[in-house]
Amino acid sequence: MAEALQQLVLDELAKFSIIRDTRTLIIPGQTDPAESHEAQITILGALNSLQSREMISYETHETSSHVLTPEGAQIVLEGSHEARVWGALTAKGEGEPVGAQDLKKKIGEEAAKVGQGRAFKNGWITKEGGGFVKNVSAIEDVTQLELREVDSTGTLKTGEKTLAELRKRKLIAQRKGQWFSVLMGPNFSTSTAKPETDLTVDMLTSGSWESATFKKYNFEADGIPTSGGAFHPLLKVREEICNIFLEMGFEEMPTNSFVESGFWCFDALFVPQLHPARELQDTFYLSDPSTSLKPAEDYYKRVSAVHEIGGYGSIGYRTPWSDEEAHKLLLRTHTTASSAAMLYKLAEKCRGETRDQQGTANASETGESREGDGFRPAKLFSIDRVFRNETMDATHLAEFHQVEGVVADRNLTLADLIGFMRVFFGKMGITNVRFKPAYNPYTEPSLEIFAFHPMLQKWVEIGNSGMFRPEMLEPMGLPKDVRVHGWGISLERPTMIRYGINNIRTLVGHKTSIEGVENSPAVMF
Ligand SMILES: N[C@@H](Cc1ccccc1)C(=O)O
Repeated sequence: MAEALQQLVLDELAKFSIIRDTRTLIIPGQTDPAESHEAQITILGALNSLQSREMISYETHETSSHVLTPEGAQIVLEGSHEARVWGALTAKGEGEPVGAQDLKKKIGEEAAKVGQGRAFKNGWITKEGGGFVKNVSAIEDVTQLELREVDSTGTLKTGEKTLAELRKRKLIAQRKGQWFSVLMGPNFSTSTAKPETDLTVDMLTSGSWESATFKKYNFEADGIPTSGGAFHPLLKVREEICNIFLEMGFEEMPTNSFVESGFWCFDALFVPQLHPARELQDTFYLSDPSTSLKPAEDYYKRVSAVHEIGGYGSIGYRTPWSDEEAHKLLLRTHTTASSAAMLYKLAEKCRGETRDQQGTANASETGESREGDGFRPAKLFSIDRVFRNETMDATHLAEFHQVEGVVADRNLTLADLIGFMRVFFGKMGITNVRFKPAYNPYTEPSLEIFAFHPMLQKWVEIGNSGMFRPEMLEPMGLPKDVRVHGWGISLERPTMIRYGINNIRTLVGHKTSIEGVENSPAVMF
């Protein structure tokens, strides 16, 4: 239907002339909206479709006309009520006057009632005896004439005032209508074949693109709504953990340097220089630049001494110290490297460096603990990236995020550490935790943290913790009675458990189609 209509419009336009834009094809609209609503929609649909292809352009024009009501139509046939009253009477002095009852019988009750008043008003009839007689010999039935005009032309030459009156008398009704003026558009053609939307390989190979018509790009179109951005699961869990730390009164440490020296990543932590973690297959070393700037001389000396010969109650490792090992640049293998730098900063006041300048004793040398030594308790945390030279599989990547908490205060005990971790993991929704003695070169005692995994139905290791050794803290200049404990977990692991992700590569957008690894359990360590 729409197609046929489109063809009709195009053919009609084509008949006009080759002069574009100046000829207007007039398509009459419908006058009875109730009857022709569907037709109206079809016409508009056909015109809009052609217009969108720029084959035509069109304008809609509103019209208003009048039609007769059933009463009006009756008047056109039989005359107005007042004319019929006049016609039913005898001329003055020429016969019996007609009484009101007889008049009703002759022309009907309604016409007699309405017509009488108007006939009197017009001066057409008068009273005589007990009835009515004609007052004039001839009349002009204006109402009937007007209605005839409306019937044939839809309007009246006399204008709106009379039309309004007839409308008020409910003899005519207004009808709104439409018509369309149609012009040829720049893409005018008599073919209604749908334009192509895409240039295809087939069209190029067959050569059909040459004769094809293409749909124009609509740069005004809104386009497909894009779905809103979403937070990455790692970011969400990161924020959750961050909030837990903050509500427990922790402060975030700056951990923005991925590149560290062997000194800060290992030596400062009392990790022996021959420890396997420092080997090439476990740690990424930098080749250019390959060596770091030297740390503060005094501190560096104290650290090398505690390794080589001991001190602070320790016998040390008793192996030769290598400057080269300490100065190697590497990608940090844990954020504990940053924690160490923060603790060193925390010890700044206690080191009495300012007092040193005034020739006073260095607190770290005396090792004495005293209030007023400048030490301030601290609760620090970080969540940042670390790098390990791992063989990558479903649960291991060469880089991941480490969550680390560090608490420094006087006289802390292992019970404090355990208590802290219970609260911390509890806030993460992990309430069923166990601790197992472990070994870290920089903590003593050390504890591995296990949680019961409800899905896997077994205990899984979720983190590592411990109380930092005096060999690490005291060379920094922290007072003897200051204890520092810390714990570390990965960010990826709780995220994988929370989101039911089996393969760590799913989290970081790697291809995960390696056979067998998709269904392996989410075990990180
Ligand atoms: N650095 C440890 C975590 C840890 C932090 C602080 C104290 C003890 C352990 C790890 O990489 O697993």
